[in-house]
Amino acid sequence: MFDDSIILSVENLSVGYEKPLVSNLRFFVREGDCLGIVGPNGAGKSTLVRTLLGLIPPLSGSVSFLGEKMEEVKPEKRIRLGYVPQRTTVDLSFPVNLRDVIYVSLVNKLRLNMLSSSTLDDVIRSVLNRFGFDDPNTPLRKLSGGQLQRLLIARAFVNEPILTIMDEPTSNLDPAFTERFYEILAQEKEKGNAFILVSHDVEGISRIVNKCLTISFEGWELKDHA
Ligand SMILES: Nc1ncnc2c1ncn2[C@@H]1O[C@H](COP(=O)(O)OP(=O)(O)OP(=O)(O)O)[C@@H](O)[C@H]1O
Repeated sequence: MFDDSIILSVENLSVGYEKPLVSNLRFFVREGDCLGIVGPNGAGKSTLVRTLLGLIPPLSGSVSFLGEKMEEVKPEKRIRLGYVPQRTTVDLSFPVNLRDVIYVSLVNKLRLNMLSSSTLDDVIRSVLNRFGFDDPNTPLRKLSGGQLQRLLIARAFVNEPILTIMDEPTSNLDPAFTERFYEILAQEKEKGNAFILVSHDVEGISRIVNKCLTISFEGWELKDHA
């Protein structure tokens, strides 16, 4: 019988390009879980994350989200999966502001009638405030690298995802906002939302993760974290 506390289920998954980087991976992410993924440069962490999200096909095995195979997940359900990429190719000279960036993430929700246009501006302002921005009209080109990282996190959170997968989310954040970031994750975990965090900051994430997956060139190891 399907265990409905399971959000993400990974079965016998092998990921890579021609040859596997990680083989026969099995794990679950349940409500309120925070799974850390650590390992050396080039081991395959980002490749794994992109495969979990369905952006790269698995070499073998499967990934299921809320009981459905990732490739079959419908848009209404897919909205509940957030992603913060490691690097962004956003062209900062492009004439858009913070509001526009958040708005783009809400388009599907509006289209599916899961959000009313009368509350749109409040939703955008509220998520921007939570991530330390006062003015939604600030142009993107005025953001520093760390502020852009905060905006990408805000963009992932605006749809209130049940699972957010983040690839090195704190790499550009200053200590004060890193602290705030972990507080926000703790609040979200309390609500039952789950996270997957790829990070080189093993000590930093150790305060929030309850499971840790180590990927190396020799293989993988999954451990519970007290
Ligand atoms: N599109 C691609 N095609 C072929 N090989 C790739 C591609 N993207 C990454 N690789 C290779 O796959 C390997 C794993 O890369 P990946 O980015 O998953 O590592 P990582 O563990 O996330 O590293 P880092 O800690 O440096 O971010 C590397 O050898 C990389 O060169």
